[in-house]
Amino acid sequence: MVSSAEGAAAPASLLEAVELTKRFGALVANDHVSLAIRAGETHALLGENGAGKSTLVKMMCGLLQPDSGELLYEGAPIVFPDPASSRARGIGVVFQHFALFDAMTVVENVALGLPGHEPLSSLAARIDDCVDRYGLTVEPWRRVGELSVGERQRVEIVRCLLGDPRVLILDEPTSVLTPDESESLFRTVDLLTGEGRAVLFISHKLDEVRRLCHRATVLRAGRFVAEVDPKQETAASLARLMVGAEVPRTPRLVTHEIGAPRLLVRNLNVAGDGSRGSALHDINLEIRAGEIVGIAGVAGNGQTALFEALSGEAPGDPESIVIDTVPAGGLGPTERRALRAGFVPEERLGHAAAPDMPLSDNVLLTTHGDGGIVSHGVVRHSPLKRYFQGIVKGFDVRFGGKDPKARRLSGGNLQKFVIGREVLRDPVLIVVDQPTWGVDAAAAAFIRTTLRERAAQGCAVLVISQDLDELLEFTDRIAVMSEGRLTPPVPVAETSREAIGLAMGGMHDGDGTEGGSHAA
Ligand SMILES: Nc1ncnc2c1ncn2[C@@H]1O[C@H](COP(=O)(O)OP(=O)(O)OP(=O)(O)O)[C@@H](O)[C@H]1O
Repeated sequence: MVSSAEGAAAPASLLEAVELTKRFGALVANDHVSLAIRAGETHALLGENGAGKSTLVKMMCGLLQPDSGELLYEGAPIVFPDPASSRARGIGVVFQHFALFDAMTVVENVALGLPGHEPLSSLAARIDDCVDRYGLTVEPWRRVGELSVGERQRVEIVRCLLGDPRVLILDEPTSVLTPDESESLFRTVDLLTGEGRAVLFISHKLDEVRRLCHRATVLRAGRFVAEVDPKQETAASLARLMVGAEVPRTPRLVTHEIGAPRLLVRNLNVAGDGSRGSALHDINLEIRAGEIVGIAGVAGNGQTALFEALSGEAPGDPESIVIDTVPAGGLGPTERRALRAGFVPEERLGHAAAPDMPLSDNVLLTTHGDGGIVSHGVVRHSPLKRYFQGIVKGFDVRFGGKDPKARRLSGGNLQKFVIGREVLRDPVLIVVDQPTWGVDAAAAAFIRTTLRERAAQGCAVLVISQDLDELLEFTDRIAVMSEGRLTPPVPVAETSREAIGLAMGGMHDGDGTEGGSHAA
C-alpha cells in the first residue's frame, strides 16, 4: 500500500477547520471542532451516528456556513460561500445521498456538475479513462435510473475525480460496496494520496479505517474527542473513543422454534425491462417463522427486482409469492402490509422516507393501512404520536427539534427510524435491503439483534445485503443472487466465504458449473 504520509516530516495542511461551531436551533451539531487534512494523507473522520461528521464536511465545502470558527486553505483563511467556490479550489465531496437524475445518463449527470460545455462524447471518453485508471466500473451511456446504489456511488466518485480535486472527501464510500469493490477503491485512494492529494474518509468500518488511514479524528456528540493514529488502535479502542463506553456485540444465534412457512416464492420470473438490472429467472425460496435468510450478491444482479416483486411495488403472478398461506404475488404494497408484511428498501432517503415530509408523516407512509393510527380515513393523532415516540425511544433515533423533515436526520439515524417503523408494526414477514448501511457499530449490532428477536418471536426475516460478514454473523441460511438467479439457501454453518464468493460469480463450489436456481 502506498503510504506517502508515513516516515516523512508532517506535510503542511491543505485544508483546516479551526474551532468550527454549528447550531441547528438548540442542537449544537459541531462545538468548536478542529481538524487538519494534510497533502498525501488519508484522514479518517469517526463518530457515532449523529456525532456531527456530515455537518463538519458540509462546512468544509461551503454547503453550510459555520456560526463561528474559520477555515484555512494552505494556511490562509478562506470562506466558501457555496459548494461551487470550494470545488473551484479543488475540494471534491461524495456524499452519502447522491445528487443524480435518474432519467439522465451517467455522462449527462457528470456534465451537469462540470463547468463549460464539453461535448458528451469527449466527456464519455474522459470517464472511460478515469474508470480505467482507478479501476471503477462505470458505463457512461447507461441511464442512472438503471443503476444500483453501489453503481451510483461510483458515478459520484468519478464525477469528483474528473474535477481533479486536491482534497477528496468521501462520506461512507464503502458502505454499499462489495469487499472487492472496496479493495479497488482503497487502491484508488492510495493512488490519489500518492499523487499528493488529501483524502478525508468517513466510515463506520473501523477495520478498513485502520488499514487505510494515516490519522483519525474522532467526534462524539458534536465535540472533538481525539486525534489518533488508527494503525496504533484496535477497532474496539476506536469504538470506545467514539461511544465513550464499551460497544455491545451482536449475541450469537439463539436457538428457537422454526415454524410454518411465512414466505413462499415459487417459480418467480420477472422480465428484464432494462431499468432494474437483471431480470429474475425462476426464483424459488421458502422462509419459515423463526428464520433469517440472507441473500448475498453483487449489486445489480436482480436484488432490486426481487425486492420490488416481494414488496408489491412490481406485482405479478398471484401464485408466485405466498405470504402466510395467502397468494400475494398480485397484491400491491399496502395489501401485502395488511398481511403483516414489512419492507425496508435499500435507499432510505427518497424510497423508504419522503425527504421533505416530517418524520411523523413518514410514519404514516407505511402504517396508514394498519388500523390503529388511521381510522375511516382520519389520522388519529394520539396513537400516531405514541407510535412515533416508540420508534424514537426504542431505536434511539437522535435528531434536533420535535418532528424534523426526514432529510434533516443524519444518515444512520434515518436508517434506525425506517427499521423501527417496520419492526414496531409487529410483522410476520420482514424483508430488509441493506439493513445497516451507514449505521455505526453499536446501532448495527442493535438492528441485527432486533431482527433476531423478531425471528425468535416467529417472524420470517429476509435480509438482502452486500455485506458478507453481516450475513455470516446473523442469518441462519444464505442464498446467493447472480444474474437474476438464486442459489438454494444453505445453512451458515455449512458454507464458507469462498463458496459464497464462487456462487456470486455464477459458479458452484467445486463443480465449476453455472449457478442455476433450484427449489429451496
Ligand atoms: N439541516 C439540519 N437541520 C436540523 N438538524 C440537523 C441538520 N443537519 C444535521 N442535523 C442534526 O445534526 C446532528 C449531526 O448530524 P450529522 O449528519 O452531522 O451526523 P453524522 O455524524 O454525519 O451522522 P451519520 O453517521 O448518521 O451520518 C444530528 O442530530 C442531525 O439530526
